Amino acid sequence: MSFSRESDSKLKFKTSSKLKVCASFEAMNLKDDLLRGIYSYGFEAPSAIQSRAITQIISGRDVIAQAQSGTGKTATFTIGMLQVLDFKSKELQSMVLSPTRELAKQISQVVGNLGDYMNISAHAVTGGTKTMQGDNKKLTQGCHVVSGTPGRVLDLIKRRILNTRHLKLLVLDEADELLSETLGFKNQIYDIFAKLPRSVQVVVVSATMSRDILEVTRKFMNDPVKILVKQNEISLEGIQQFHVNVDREEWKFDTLCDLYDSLTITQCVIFCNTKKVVDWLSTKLAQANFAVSAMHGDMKQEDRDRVMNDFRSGNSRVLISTDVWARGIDVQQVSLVINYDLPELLENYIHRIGRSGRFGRKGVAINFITRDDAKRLREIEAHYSVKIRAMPANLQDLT
Ligand SMILES: Nc1ncnc2c1ncn2[C@@H]1O[C@H](COP(=O)(O)OP(=O)(O)OP(=O)(O)O)[C@@H](O)[C@H]1O
Repeated sequence: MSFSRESDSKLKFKTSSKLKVCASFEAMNLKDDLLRGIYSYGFEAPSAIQSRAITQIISGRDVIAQAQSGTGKTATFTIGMLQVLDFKSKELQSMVLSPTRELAKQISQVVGNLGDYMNISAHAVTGGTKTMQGDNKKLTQGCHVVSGTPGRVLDLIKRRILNTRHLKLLVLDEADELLSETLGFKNQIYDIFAKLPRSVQVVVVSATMSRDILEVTRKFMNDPVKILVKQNEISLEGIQQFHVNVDREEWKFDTLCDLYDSLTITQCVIFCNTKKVVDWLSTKLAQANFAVSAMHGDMKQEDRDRVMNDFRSGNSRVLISTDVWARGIDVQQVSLVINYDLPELLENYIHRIGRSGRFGRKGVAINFITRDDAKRLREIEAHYSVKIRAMPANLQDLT
């Protein structure tokens, strides 16, 4: 991985110069019980973003941390956060916001795992449950870290169930999505900010960070340390990207059926642009006797949870979803991503394909291209400086 350099004068926002790089977790001067948690979780050495950003977070500065998908950004802010928590207090000290319930739960799990030897109390607050009794109980018992989706967090703050008075650290994961004009979280984020102590340290994290978003961060960040990646370096070399010309929409289904044997070698995620297509495609595949599962935002939360559990445990191997699955979800066995539909947002292309190739593993991404998609494919290639070649016949050897 390489980072944008200070010498790149064309960039308005540049990676901060002279950042300390820690080659090992020991070199970060972490608490013993935190180090123990890191090693027993299976980590040996820090990734590039971890070796640069963790000590910056610990120093108390605001931080903008961009790094390619699957390179360990969650552990970056989690380790930084765990190091600075005051475990003598039971007050809420850190909050992580992220765009989906599944991601918020996953982050809470990672915090719990890395903090396993620290007596950490972390709780996920997400929508989808009618009563807030569970949240109420957990939060009043004392909770150091909350990981949640913006709507539920704001609701709990307004109801005075979530007390932010002692909050020291706020993390915005998938920050560009949380702050985007179009997706509807931005106002909630601003409303949450208004209820936090003015001194709160802010860390923003994502694999994609547009100039507009960096501009927005100026409103609530104080002289942040910046670790950025140039646009043409965001794509991971370990993920091979291909296209299949399907010509017409109607021919996508047969193409997918032909590929089915390759999909089940490890695990695969198929992205569609609408919930309707997800439902239609999963029904049609099931009718043709292909085992698949499906998940989207209109499903009941208990069904979403069940599908996630099945997929995480490897019980289901092929998952069809919308962009609700595009960001952050970490299932290491996923080695193949199919864009049944090309994503509408350019950023989501890189997030979607990044569900494979986690932490240096190999991945393959296949894009179904109708005649109308050809231009869009070229846009993606140009934006990320990648060549998306025609799919080779030996696909099975690649995954
Ligand atoms: N230092 C490390 N050593 C080994 N594995 C690691 C290390 N850091 C993180 N991982 C693993 O790498 C995987 C990807 O990490 P993570 O989900 O934090 O990536 P990310 O950068 O947040 O990705 P995304 O952009 O998709 O959100 C996880 O399974 C995590 O446990």
